[in-house]
Amino acid sequence: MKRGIIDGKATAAELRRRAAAAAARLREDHGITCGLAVVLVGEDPASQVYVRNKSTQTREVGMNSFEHRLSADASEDELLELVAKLNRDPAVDGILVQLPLPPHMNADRVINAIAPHKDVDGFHISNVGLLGTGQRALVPCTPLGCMMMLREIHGDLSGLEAVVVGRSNIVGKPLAQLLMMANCTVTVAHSRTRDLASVCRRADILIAAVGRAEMIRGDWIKPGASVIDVGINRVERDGKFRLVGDVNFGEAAAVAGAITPVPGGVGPMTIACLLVNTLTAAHRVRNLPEPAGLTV
Ligand SMILES: Nc1nc(=O)c2c([nH]1)NC[C@@H]1CN(c3ccc(C(=O)N[C@@H](CCC(=O)O)C(=O)O)cc3)C=[N+]21
Repeated sequence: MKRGIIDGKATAAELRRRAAAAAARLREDHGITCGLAVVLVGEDPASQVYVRNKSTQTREVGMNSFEHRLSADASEDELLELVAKLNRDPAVDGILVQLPLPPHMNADRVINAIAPHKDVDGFHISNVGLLGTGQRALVPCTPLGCMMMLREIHGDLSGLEAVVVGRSNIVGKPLAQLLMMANCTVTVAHSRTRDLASVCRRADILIAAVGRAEMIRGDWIKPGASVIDVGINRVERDGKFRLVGDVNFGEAAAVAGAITPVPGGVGPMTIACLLVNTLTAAHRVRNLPEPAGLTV
């Protein structure tokens, strides 16, 4: 059992080293260079930072990065055409369409147009269904990163009480599935949950994925519990913008057994898991044995 502040940056760097080794083997043994395509629609400045970080790290592990930008007023058909082209492109193993999309586009329709075997976000209904039934799926990156950090803290998770606060399709729901598969007793709580504080206090593993800055207080946490903070909220403090999680870190760190910080926790793991999923997709589509040590 690991305790204290869990360094997501270091864990992600180690995962990227393993990804780089697997990418090198794929290149040397099979002449294949993995490729990840990232599609950004519009000019949202925060999204641009993520896209840049993803591209840099993709190249650093020895994979090709293909960036596609469409203007905010591009039509949904233009985006669907681009997705269809990437689906056909043999140099592209993984496709990520950055969310949120502009309001005139139907995100479900776009996501479900991605070839499921290239859906490295794990958002396609086919991957969602495979995960929900315990079949081999591409698993969403943030939940995958959370599970890796929990494995680092606990090893075996069997029988532990897990409370997931948040029921989104991209974090809460898939993470609940993964925790069930790992034999946790899982509660999914949300904004309408009655007495959220006392539900949280039951948790051996508390996942905060609500998107509300510092909502989870120290006295909501069972002493010694593991706290995984998925929130990334930009707040203004003393005239400066800062990133904070969904957990009040100062209060929580005094009570928790292990806790992930923001920044430097789940965020870097999410990007590392995107590279891992791209490698996984590249192996599966060619029926190659998947590299060990890359997933939960
Ligand atoms: N299709 C799609 N897939 C995504 O995975 C996806 C998306 N759309 N839209 C936006 C969100 C957000 N997201 C982040 C990933 C890493 C950090 C990250 O590494 N954050 C750093 C800090 C970065 C900073 O300083 O701004 C950290 O927490 O330490 C943040 C946010 C992925 N997203």
